Amino acid sequence: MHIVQQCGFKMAVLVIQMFFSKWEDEGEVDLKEQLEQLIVNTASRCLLGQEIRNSHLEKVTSLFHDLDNGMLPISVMFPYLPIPAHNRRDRARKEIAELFANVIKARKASGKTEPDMLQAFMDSKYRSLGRGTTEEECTGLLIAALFAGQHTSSITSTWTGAYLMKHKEFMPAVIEEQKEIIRRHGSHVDYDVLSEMTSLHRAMKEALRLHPPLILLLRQNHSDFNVTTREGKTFTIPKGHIVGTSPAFSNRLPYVYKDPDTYNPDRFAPGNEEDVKAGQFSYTSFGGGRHGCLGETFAYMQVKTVWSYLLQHFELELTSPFPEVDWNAMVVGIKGKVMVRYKRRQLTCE
Ligand code: HEM
Repeated sequence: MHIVQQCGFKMAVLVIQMFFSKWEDEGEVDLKEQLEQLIVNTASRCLLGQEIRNSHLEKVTSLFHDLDNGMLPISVMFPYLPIPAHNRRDRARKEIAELFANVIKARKASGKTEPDMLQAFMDSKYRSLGRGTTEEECTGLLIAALFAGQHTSSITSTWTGAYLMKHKEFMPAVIEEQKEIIRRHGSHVDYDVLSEMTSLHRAMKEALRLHPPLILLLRQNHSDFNVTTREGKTFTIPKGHIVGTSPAFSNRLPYVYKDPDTYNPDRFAPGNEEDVKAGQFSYTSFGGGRHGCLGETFAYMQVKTVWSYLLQHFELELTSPFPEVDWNAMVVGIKGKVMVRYKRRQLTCE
């Protein structure tokens, strides 16, 4: 998976550079809309493989749009309700499956391998069944990965920036860090360079603590088990029951996080580490356990690359009011536009 991350990383940097090269020297943009577009570009280019990105990207992007719009709150209860949005979704799913199946067949026939996520799925095997994945399963996995990382990452990039622009007291540390990165590595960015951006990492982690895009995580209980509360009360959860937890709630528990509604990236700084001190599952924006987020590292890499680039190349100012949460969306996002005035600059290490 490391090679996939490195390859995806190089591609992500390229896409980000190209995307922002289209911005003028100064202007005003809806940052939310811009970052949505950018994340679709990076995610689809990094994850789907070169055949799709060279020849079918536009088609796939439009089909994904139909899949996306077919996932409504009502779809959770009635996934097969015959409504136009579901019909379009099902047609798109069939077309994508055909397209991916052809790509997979052609790649297998060519005997070539590529360092991308598609290849990782094609090469993977079920330990329990002793067989490889089918074309249909690879398609499902690719769609799942793209969906899992699309809105979650674009919403998180917008919150990360909005909080940094609002809470200017945390900006100097992040900017100084970028200057230090330039001093040490010039314009070169890779996975290890990103790992040195610890202030930016904390800024993103804190935005994500306050605004986890997935607010209800469900598990079906396979055997009876007991849960004891902090107050010492024990509940038995019977086998077969569905249990839910909400990161939006647990990320703001006052006995885990001091002043939980306050934006303070330093709560994760060495010596503080409120989440670590409070113990396992104190920070649940990426879920946890066996089915915790598979894309956490990729998400940090992607969002930090975007913000490292923005901070090094632009002065930014929030011109619309601080964004509000859109609780109506399946993946909880941001209401309305997030207008930002920008001016090109080149940060230097002096
Ligand atoms: C900031 C960005 C992201 C957030 C906040 C996030 C959050 C989550 C959460 C909370 C879960 C657990 C869901 C549950 O327990 O039911 C999850 C699962 C998952 N995520 Fe992410 N995710 C993000 C980005 C990504 C990316 C970029 C990818 C792929 C490249 C990805 C792939 C997955 C997959 C495949 C699962 C399912 C894991 C399983 O069921 O075993 N995620 N994510």
